[in-house]
Amino acid sequence: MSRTPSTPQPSRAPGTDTPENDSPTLLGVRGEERLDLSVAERRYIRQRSWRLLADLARPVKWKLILTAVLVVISNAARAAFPLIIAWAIDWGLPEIVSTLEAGGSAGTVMAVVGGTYLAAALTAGLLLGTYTWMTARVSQAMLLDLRVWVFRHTQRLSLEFHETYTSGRVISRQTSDLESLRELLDQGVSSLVSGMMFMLFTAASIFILDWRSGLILLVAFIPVTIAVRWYQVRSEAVYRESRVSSARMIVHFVETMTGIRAVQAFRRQRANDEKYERLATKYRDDMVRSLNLFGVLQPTLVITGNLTVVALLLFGGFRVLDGTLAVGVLVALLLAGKRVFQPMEQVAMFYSSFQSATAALEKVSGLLEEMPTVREADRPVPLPAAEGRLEFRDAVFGYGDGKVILPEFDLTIPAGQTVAVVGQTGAGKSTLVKLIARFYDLSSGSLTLDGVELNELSQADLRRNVVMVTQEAFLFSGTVAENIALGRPDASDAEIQAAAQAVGAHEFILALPEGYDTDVTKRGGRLSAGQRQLVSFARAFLADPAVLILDEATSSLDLPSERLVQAGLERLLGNRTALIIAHRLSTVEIADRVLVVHDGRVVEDGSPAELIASGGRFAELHGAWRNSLVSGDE
Ligand SMILES: Nc1ncnc2c1ncn2[C@@H]1O[C@H](COP(=O)(O)OP(=O)(O)OP(=O)(O)O)[C@@H](O)[C@H]1O
Repeated sequence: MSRTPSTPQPSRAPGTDTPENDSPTLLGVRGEERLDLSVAERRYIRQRSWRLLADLARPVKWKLILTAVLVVISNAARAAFPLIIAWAIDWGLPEIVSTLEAGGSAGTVMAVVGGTYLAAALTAGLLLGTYTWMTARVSQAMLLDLRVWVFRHTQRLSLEFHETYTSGRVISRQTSDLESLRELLDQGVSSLVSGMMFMLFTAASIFILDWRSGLILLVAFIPVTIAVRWYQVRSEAVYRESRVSSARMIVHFVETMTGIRAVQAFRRQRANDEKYERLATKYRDDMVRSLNLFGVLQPTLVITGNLTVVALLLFGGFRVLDGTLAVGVLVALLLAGKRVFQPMEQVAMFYSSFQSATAALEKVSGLLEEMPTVREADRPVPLPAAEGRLEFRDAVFGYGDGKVILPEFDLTIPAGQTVAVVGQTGAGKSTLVKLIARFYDLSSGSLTLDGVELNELSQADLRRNVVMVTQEAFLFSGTVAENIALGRPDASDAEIQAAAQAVGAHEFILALPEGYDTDVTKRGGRLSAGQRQLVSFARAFLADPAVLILDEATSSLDLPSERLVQAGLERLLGNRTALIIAHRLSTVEIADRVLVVHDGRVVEDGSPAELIASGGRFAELHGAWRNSLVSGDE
């Protein structure tokens, strides 16, 4: 069953359209690690979680209602057993005795009593089976929707979000949090609801049998309520802490494993071990605290349940001796009294998973409340094939609410120009080109491609017209051909090979164990940094954008591979608009124009020859490069 098309995709994030949305400090993931929430803040988060559940439940609303009806009927039937037994003893037995004494047959009475019991047992059993099956279907459908929703949403959040939220936290949302929700939805909810129903019906049956005994039950409920409330308040706080500590543990784990090269290069293993152990111990302590709480609750419930049965027996027993209470009623009261608190333990046990699922739901709903800062225009201006003229006007940019990185500037890059961007580290070169790829939006001012504001283009047109190749040259799992065709999945084999040939990647790809079909994750398919770079050039060549951005794409390569890459690079540039951030002289030399960036401003702008002649920063850099060439570094 594929439910993906019906995945809830509300036009809003949960919680963004409500009048109670008065907690901007908690919007999205901001309040995630806070343990000191005010009452209003707690309410805000709880409402957001409920709205998410409601969004998920909407597509399966009728199945949920049917399940609830089955739960009610099945538990009513279960709770009726003691009543039937009382009726069998107090009416059925005397009836059988008198019928037999009158010389008749007791078959009819036995059939009525036995039949009623059997009907109740069958109803309870069959409905229990049916609602368990339905619950599994409903919960799995809701989880599938949520899983897909979280993935789609997280993938669409802007870079700005991912840079601060870290992949470890995203992973813990998608794994441990969804796992807690699965546990709750699979078994927790049906056990909770069915346990509550059973208690309610059983308590009602006690009142029907004998209201005085019902009063004893009411008294017993006082300590039970106090104990449950005590547990509820404390475990809520502990669970909140345990979610935070488990997320920290996962974040550290993911960070260590994703940065394993740096970890080994800097011999960080011991320090990382210690930190991980500290975080894991904190998580263990939180879990132990929560189990201890349950260790207090459970005996309280068991003791109260047993004392209630004793009280019912004493109170009822004397009345049976007096003849004011029927034996069958006493037996039924004892049976019901013993059973009434049984679900309480189950309810309390599932309350733990309910707590952890609530905490998980709070975090997941926070993640879903986050909105991309870089958004697609409502009515995009079509630009299927751009020429590649770029223009910044009065442009200002700073990351998030932080300081201004690029103060007001104007810059025009005509279509087809190859521009090298140089400058000291931290000068703002990457920032400048990331704005052109629209990873971020300007704080103010305008940036246009062929006269159209970048934020008015559709994502599809933008990605077709502007392609950025970064230093890391990321390869996705799959074949070399699939990796080249990333920007144009419909490309034919011939087009893929032509692109590889154009950038000089064809020969080494053919030498791979399975040529273009080699899996890049397999041993034989592991590519060197230069080869990966060439694959990403082929990818960009095939995508054939009007504007190409190369962010330090050649800086980390050694000489032989750089020569290879350099040749591919020249063919890739062709006559499209290109911005190249380069630390290498060889790359700068192929540029028509050089921009020297310093403290977020373009301080020099001209052809390489002009800038060398003018004797400014570029001339200085150029001199240093020349010297390094002489000393054999390049
Ligand atoms: N994601 C970010 N969030 C906040 N500040 C950032 C972010 N990325 C860069 N910066 C800041 O912006 C400034 C410019 O950084 P940028 O990466 O553009 O420099 P660069 O010239 O490309 O440097 P390098 O040559 O070292 O890559 C730096 O002060 C940096 O600290």
